[in-house]
Amino acid sequence: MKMPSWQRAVVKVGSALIAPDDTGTSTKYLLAIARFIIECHERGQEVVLVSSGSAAAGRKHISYDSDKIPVTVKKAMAAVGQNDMMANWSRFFDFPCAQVLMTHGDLRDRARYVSIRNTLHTLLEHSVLPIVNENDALATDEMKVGDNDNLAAMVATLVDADALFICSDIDGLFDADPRVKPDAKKIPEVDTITEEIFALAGGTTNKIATGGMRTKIEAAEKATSHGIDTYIVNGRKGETFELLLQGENPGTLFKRQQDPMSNKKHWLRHTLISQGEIVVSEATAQALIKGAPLTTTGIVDVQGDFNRGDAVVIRHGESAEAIAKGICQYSSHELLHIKGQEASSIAEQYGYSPITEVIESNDLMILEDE
Ligand SMILES: Nc1ncnc2c1ncn2[C@@H]1O[C@H](COP(=O)(O)OP(=O)(O)O)[C@@H](O)[C@H]1O
Ligand SMILES: N[C@@H](CCC(=O)OP(=O)(O)O)C(=O)O
Repeated sequence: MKMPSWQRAVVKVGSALIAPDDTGTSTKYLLAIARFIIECHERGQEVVLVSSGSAAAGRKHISYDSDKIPVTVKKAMAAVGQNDMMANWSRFFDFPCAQVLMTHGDLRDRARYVSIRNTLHTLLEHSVLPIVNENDALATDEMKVGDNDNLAAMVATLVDADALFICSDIDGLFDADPRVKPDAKKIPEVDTITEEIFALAGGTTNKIATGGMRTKIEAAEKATSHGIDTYIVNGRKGETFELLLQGENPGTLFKRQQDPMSNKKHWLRHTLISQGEIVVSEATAQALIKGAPLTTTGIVDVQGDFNRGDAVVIRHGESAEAIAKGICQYSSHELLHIKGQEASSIAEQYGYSPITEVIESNDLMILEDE
């Protein structure tokens, strides 16, 4: 019997497993998952649980007679259902569970990101099971991750997990949605996530779930690029977890990349959303690729409205190709005035010595490097 090679894993459980019908939370599918987590604990393997299902659980308390549930009603369902979801998990464990709610707003702010990371690490050190969900009650469109597959991948990088298990209501990734094409075939392993792999993914038919297969592949892309093996497995089948405990693959394994990105570069690439664009000259593009920081002189144009500290994409002027992404030390407004100029001329015109590096090398990631 093979033993699992991972030491720390994130287990993501979808709404369809937490609340499979309209009657609130259910233990039907959770018992096998809880036993898996308990067994991992006993073996000294650490687990962070990312659990959906607060909105699905809340349907019991806030009924709504249409398949198209308005956002405000969904948020209210999530707020009331979060309690039920936590209580439903806690009853399985004789070790403590911690509720950790976050939004994308928290993850894209580096200080808050580091703070969440420290909290999760401390919980794990004290053998507490962190149960993470998006803070749906307050998340607006601009600040939410939007789906727990991507959230689970972000959490997996936060805690430096070596495995991510996405537990859904299907056996893995198929070459088409099996609910639409019953003869679709399961793909046991994916070495590289390409556009062709994304093209296989359909949406969800569950009115309270989010994303379907596409967000699971996005999650796998994020996690594997950080060196994390990612599995999509069927959480409805007890044997799934027996196989995982034996180190077998019961679903689809997306293999981790051998040369993973550093934590900060990964955060920059996969967590930060670009707020604007900086267009640079050919010579500057070449210098950036070789590791130079971005300075004012190479900037040809500035597009969008961004603030100091925001992430921006850097484009090559002639080909319009996106070559890098970085954290900008200037706002778009400031950059429009100083672009293309030497530091001495900026000092002369504006009476201050500018920060010479618009984007420091450490805050810059070349997109071709992926
Ligand atoms: N290529 C595919 N392979 C497998 N499932 C797919 C595919 N395309 C779409 N799906 C759908 O994705 C669903 C799982 O996503 P979702 O309903 O969001 O689950 P969860 O609540 O677990 O996140 C499956 O039930 C299936 O109908
Ligand atoms: N945060 C939401 C779940 C969002 C989500 O991604 O749901 P799912 O597709 O079932 O994993 C909730 O708790 O209802």
